[in-house]
Amino acid sequence: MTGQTGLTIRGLTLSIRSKQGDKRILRGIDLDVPTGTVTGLAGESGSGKTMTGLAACGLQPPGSLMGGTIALQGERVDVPNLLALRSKALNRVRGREIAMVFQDPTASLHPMISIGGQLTDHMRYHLDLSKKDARDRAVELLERVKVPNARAALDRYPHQFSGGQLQRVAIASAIACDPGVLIADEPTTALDVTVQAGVLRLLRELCDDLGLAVLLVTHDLGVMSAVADTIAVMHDGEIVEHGDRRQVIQEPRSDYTRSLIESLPKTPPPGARTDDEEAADAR
Ligand SMILES: Nc1ncnc2c1ncn2[C@@H]1O[C@H](COP(=O)(O)OP(=O)(O)OP(=O)(O)O)[C@@H](O)[C@H]1O
Repeated sequence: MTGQTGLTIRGLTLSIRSKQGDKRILRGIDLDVPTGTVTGLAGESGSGKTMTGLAACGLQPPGSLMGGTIALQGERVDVPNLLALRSKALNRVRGREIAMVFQDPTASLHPMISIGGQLTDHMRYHLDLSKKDARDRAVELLERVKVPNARAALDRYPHQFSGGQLQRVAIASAIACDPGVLIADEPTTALDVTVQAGVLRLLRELCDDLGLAVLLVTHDLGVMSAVADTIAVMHDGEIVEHGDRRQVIQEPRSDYTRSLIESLPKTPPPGARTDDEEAADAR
């Protein structure tokens, strides 16, 4: 046991074998994603953020050589190292104890299966629910993620929803089996700016209400500053800094973080909290 619930990554290395030789992608990642917090993982394109998130779900590309440990601890789960699980055990954990939301919600949902079909299949597989109970829970989930007309939405297909609504459906599907850990990889990047803030707020609410350990992967430090409790900054397969959101944004310790912040646009990010809200929080 690591002594904390959530996701604990230690010394994670990942190389990809190819004809040209081994390419080192992750160079020894240490990262804590405690229950009830949003941990942001920031960094420029190619720094290894997505690969860290995928590895945490056991979804690394074929040919990956990995080292280190990925531990998962919660009320009903104690996995000292996900990397040591065989595929059957890994399948039981994935989708049940740890779930992922991707940038493009259409990639997580089958275009030809109704929303109800997708949500209930998933729950019946992992939770062994009857068809009716799974359907009732699917309605509750859609209400929880604020999809309007939840019961009617079950009979609709992905193309009948807007991008923002569809990302909410994908989030409902991710939390359907009550996982302890949620990995959200650029969950708002593909969405219209007008709906980004709502989706970020939803992730924050779910983290607080359900006690989720959320790893929020994004290249956008502005998005991070709106919702994350702590921010880890990645550069070239390593974490160069991890601290409280305020410290990382306002008093970065690494030169790399400072350069990322300097490249931020000066307009407030979607869902950013105002100075008044921050001050009220601090009181
Ligand atoms: N399937 C793969 N095979 C080989 N190399 C890969 C594969 N997927 C990603 N990489 C490489 O791994 C490195 C890290 O990629 P990763 O997608 O984790 O970066 P990222 O920080 O998430 O960037 P982005 O924000 O662009 O997604 C990059 O050099 C990328 O080219």
